[in-house]
Amino acid sequence: MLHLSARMPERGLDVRLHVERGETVAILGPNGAGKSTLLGVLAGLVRPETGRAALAGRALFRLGSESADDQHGHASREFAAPGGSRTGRPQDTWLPPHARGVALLAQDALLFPHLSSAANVAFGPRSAGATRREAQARALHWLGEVDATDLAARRPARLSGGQAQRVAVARALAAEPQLLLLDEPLAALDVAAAPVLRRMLRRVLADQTVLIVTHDVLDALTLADRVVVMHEGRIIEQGPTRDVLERPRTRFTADLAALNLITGTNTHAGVVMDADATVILPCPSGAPADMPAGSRVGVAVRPANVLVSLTEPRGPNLTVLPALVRDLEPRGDVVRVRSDGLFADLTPRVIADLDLGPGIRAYFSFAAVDAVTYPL
Ligand SMILES: Nc1ncnc2c1ncn2[C@@H]1O[C@H](COP(=O)(O)OP(=O)(O)OP(=O)(O)O)[C@@H](O)[C@H]1O
Repeated sequence: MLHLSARMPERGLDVRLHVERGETVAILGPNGAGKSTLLGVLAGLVRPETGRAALAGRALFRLGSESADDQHGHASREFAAPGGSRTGRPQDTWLPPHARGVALLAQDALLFPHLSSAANVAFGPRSAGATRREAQARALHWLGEVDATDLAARRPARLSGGQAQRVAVARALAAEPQLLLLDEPLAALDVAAAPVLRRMLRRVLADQTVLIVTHDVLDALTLADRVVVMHEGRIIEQGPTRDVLERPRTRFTADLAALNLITGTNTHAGVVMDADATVILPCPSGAPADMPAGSRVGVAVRPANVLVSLTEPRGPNLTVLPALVRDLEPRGDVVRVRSDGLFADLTPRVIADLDLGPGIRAYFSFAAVDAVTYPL
């Protein structure tokens, strides 16, 4: 459905991405990773130096004599230039934003202030040649889909943030884009409005092809079939949402999924930890076929399964890592205790009993049964 390869050295961007029809892909990554730039490239707002993109078999752009694909040695048939010519600039193609079949919805709804909600939503169909009556019917249909029928006559100034965002979603979908791009659509909303809008998005995005940039793991879990993690302009992790978030490969994804991640090398004796080769974690089932001795593995442990004590705990199949407590952060019913190594979620009662605070030397431990070990 969507094939993209793009390189933009001045922003450090170098990505290749493929999205299936009807798929929702969440793009995660730290600030400055290139997520918005990627959406801008697809929307036609940011021009990469080289690369190619095709949506439903139609070229969105073809720039430069070498695509990023070629450089990676993965020239794809979708991108093949007619006659295999690679002589470059004269053959560049760059469709303007309005001709791409791509709709971009930003964090701020950016509705036309002088138009009612219905007229905002009808704008796309009108521009595409629909009659006034058809456009009006389509606007009312999409306002209904986003539970905003009662807002049809209102102007944007009289809409709350959540209502405006709903109208903006209807406006984007009314244009019947082949690809919908959402750039942190829930980030500007207050905590009460976000869950309602998230449920609505889950419903209306089900049949659409969507890329959604988010910082919220909940958005990824509720909305996305697949997750792509970007770092410094490149895709460093991708896969089905649950796989990526339950078996993180990088510190960034582990933090996002609120999991402890220990990386190491599998041996017949257990997992030798990268950070401290004297620590060998018991491997629950020896060296299974997908994790032969010598292979790189990740070990994920939920913070709720990490114990903290002031004396060294002992036991078979227990991994014990001494560390200085760095900080304590209340999170609902628990307190997250961070160290330079593991972090743990403890109850306030346990914190008080241990008299834990920053700078205290403690033992962070977990049982082998609570660790998930997987190939990296
Ligand atoms: N308009 C711009 N002009 C020049 N450089 C830019 C522009 N916008 C972003 N950049 C640079 O491009 C790189 C990628 O930024 P981008 O905004 O795409 O990242 P992001 O992952 O969307 O970050 P955030 O999560 O903070 O929105 C950064 O180095 C950034 O400084």
